[in-house]
Amino acid sequence: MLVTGKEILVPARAGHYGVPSFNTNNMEITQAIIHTAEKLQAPVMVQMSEGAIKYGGQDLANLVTDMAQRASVPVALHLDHGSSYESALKAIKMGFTSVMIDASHHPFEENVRETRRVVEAAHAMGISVEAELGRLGGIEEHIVVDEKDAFLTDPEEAVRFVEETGTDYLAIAIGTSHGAYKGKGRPFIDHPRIEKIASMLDIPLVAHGSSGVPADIIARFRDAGGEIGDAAGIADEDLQRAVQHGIAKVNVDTDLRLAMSVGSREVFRNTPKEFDPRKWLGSARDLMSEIVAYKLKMLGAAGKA
Ligand SMILES: O=C(COP(=O)(O)O)N(O)CCCCO
Ligand code: NA
Ligand SMILES: [Zn+2]
Repeated sequence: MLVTGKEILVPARAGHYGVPSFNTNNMEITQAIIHTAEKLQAPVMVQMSEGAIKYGGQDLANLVTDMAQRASVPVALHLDHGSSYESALKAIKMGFTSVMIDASHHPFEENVRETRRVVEAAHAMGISVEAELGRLGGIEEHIVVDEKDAFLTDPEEAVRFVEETGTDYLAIAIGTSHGAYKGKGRPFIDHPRIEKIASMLDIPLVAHGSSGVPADIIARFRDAGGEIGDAAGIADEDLQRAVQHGIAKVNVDTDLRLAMSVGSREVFRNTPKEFDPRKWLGSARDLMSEIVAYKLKMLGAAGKA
């Protein structure tokens, strides 16, 4: 069933499990997400960035909301990294049930103003809101403490931000970063900071940049002709600890991008004569489904629908 983000994330925080929010750009990614969540009887979030909206538009939004409505588990359609009030409202008109307003690059007061505007409009229409405070960015070990503070979410500020905006859930900067290169080796995750913020806020917390960038997928990507540098992602243990302490939504895009690329590239490499798109799109869908299943189990969402 199609539900709001709040209906999925409030139980997740209370139940100390994480719900992955996967980005989609087409039918096969959306099927891998929703069909696998149904198989594992897990709640799940499907998210579209503004780039995905440009790429797939109302066609893609309708595909997601129709599949969500027919699903046997709770599914929300979430706007990822909405950049303005207008973008958030447009997404709501397109059928989204959860919207992020990402004004975290603005000074605090402007972030509050922009976020509060979206919260008032979205709540008037029964839609949930995600906001962000702090600067996402890989924290290299060598970074000195005060620089880390400049990046990471300040607990006291977070309390004030939530009080002044009314956001339903909050994306916090805790050491993760977007993409396949999250830092040399195991990225630094500031668990004490997560735990402090969670002790002061009872709304669901969101971790962006949470792809694991698994070594076996990276190896297969290279073996099938892909080129990628020294890629690293967030360790499962770090995510499992974070969801025990207040993180409820876990954003994953890179892992599905890599899986879709590996699934397709292996078909091109193994069967160069093949030109039935269902062969490589189907192979991609299968590998993405494996990744989705792994995440749902690893984060504890399996069986929670
Ligand atoms: O936080 C994330 C996902 O982060 P990751 O790149 O670790 O999958 N997102 O918001 C997805 C869009 C960012 C570009 O991929
Ligand atoms: Na988001
Ligand atoms: Zn993000």
